[in-house]
Amino acid sequence: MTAFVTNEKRARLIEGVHAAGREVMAIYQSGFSVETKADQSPLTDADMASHHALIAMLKDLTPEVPVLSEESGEIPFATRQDWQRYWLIDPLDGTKEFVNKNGEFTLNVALIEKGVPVFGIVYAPVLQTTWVGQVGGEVFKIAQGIYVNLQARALPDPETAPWKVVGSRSHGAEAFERFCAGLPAHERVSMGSSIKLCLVAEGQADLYPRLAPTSEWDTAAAQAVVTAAGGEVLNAHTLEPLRCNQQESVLNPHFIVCGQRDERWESALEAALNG
Ligand SMILES: Nc1ncnc2c1ncn2[C@@H]1O[C@H](COP(=O)(O)O)[C@@H](OP(=O)(O)O)[C@H]1O
Ligand SMILES: [Mg+2]
Repeated sequence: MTAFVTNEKRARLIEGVHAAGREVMAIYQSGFSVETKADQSPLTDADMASHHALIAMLKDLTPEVPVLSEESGEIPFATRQDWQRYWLIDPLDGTKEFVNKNGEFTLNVALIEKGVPVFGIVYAPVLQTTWVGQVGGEVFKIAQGIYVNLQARALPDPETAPWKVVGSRSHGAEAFERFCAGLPAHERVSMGSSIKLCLVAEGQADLYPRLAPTSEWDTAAAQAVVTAAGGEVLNAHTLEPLRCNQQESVLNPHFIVCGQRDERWESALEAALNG
């Protein structure tokens, strides 16, 4: 467990993320314009307001720790590769869902140590839910002010309890269908943003195959939550845990989130990757 995030620091981090969330909600409720970024993804004033609020909070709390944000602009790998510890943030994950006003967006803050997401906060302000996890330590959600400890669930017998498979609302539908075609009895749930990974951490979902592009800031905070809850976030090709800051590109490989490895879904994954 990282000794760096003390209980006092954790409380200040949660408060800081909630404060950034209040700025996001003010914009969500009052109206906003939408720009299109170079990669064709949307950007709103809320992304930038959250970015500035989170950076200021982290710089105040831990001035010595570098921060990489989706909205920072690129920081070359030559600079990042020596970082033993850094904050990795996605100020507004699920911007499409924000624009569509369905509430399925989050603010993500992760602490990375030697490439491993060791601590994460994922906050969904519309759902009034915060997921917090420290690998090897506590993992809980705060939903409407109530704290609940989290545990990923073991895969049930699909004949008696169909597996729950969660997929993106906006990306990668074809590969998701190929994967599901190889599974035993299951139910599908569509969801935006990092909430998908958090559902696996809660034991509300069994699998989240992501066979479409994402970046490290999309997944790191929720990966810490999933791992702390006993689940795994695995490279879909190697079935090794995802790592951050290993190369120039911040794109993730395709991955699968699960409570545990199991050959019954590994064969479906292989077929989906090769199909
Ligand atoms: N072509 C692409 N390249 C990299 N990341 C992509 C992408 N298309 C979508 N994403 C990532 O997928 C995230 C949304 O996933 P989902 O649709 O499952 O909610 C986006 O987060 P942002 O909203 O923070 O940009 C974005 O980072
Ligand atoms: Mg994102």
